[in-house]
Amino acid sequence: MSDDVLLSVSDLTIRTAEGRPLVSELSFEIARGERLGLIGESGSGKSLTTLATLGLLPAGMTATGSVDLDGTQIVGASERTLVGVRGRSAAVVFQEPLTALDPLMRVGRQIAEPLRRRRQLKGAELRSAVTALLDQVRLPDPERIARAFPHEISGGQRQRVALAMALACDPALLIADEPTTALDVTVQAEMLDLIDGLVRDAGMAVLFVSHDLAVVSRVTDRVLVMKDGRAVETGAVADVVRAPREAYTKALVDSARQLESALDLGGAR
Ligand SMILES: Nc1ncnc2c1ncn2[C@@H]1O[C@H](COP(=O)(O)OP(=O)(O)OP(=O)(O)O)[C@@H](O)[C@H]1O
Repeated sequence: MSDDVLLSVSDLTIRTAEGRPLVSELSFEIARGERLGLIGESGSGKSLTTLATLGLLPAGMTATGSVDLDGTQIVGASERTLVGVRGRSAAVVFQEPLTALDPLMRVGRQIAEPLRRRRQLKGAELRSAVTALLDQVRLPDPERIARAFPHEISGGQRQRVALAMALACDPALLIADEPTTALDVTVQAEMLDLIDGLVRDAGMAVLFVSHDLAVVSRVTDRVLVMKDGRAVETGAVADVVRAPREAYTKALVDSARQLESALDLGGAR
């Protein structure tokens, strides 16, 4: 694997406990700093693919093939190895921020946790790192947000907090699984701009999962289209939007919301 490849997935197959394949012989790569969108309809295997990348498959499911993340083989890795990789090599933001947040813990303490554990920060230094992260995800009044419990802030703010937690250890790869789907349209657009700006500034690679091509085209350079657990087509966002090769991709393009803006953005690249 060449040095600039950050994630190399090769022949990844994910099966249920009964042996039924849900993802089949999937292969793709993400270079350092590259932004790849994973699109496909509900049930096409996008989420399982991202979970396998971090060794987080649901109990009973098995993965075969190879997932090389930043030089570490994830398939078959021990929990100890996985803990060392998560957060540092790759961190994830899920659709529903409440899955990442502890309802009984103040937001500031939750963000502080990875900073304390991974970056050995404490005291005033830790507090100012937490505030800086909340500021980075453009949360107004970071000190107030840090003292709040998750239910005391809005859904959009919770998603920004989850993003701040993912960014805390400066991961090489940010995995975002439908991070804006649960948000209303305006908040969704702000969140996409935020992710776009932050990963560009940090030169961070992104694996961005969505069923919506218009959303993916705002944050990524290249897309991989999945259907029934298999890769159907891959290419530059602009090419796939303008000239989809497969009928399935064409249907996705046709149904993409805000297709005009997707084309405009694609043309700018
Ligand atoms: N824990 C599980 N047990 C059994 N089957 C599962 C489990 N999780 C997912 N699946 C099945 O695996 C397939 C792929 O699911 P996956 O969640 O990866 O799809 P997806 O493309 O991310 O869809 P969505 O956009 O709805 O999240 C689906 O058929 C789904 O029903």
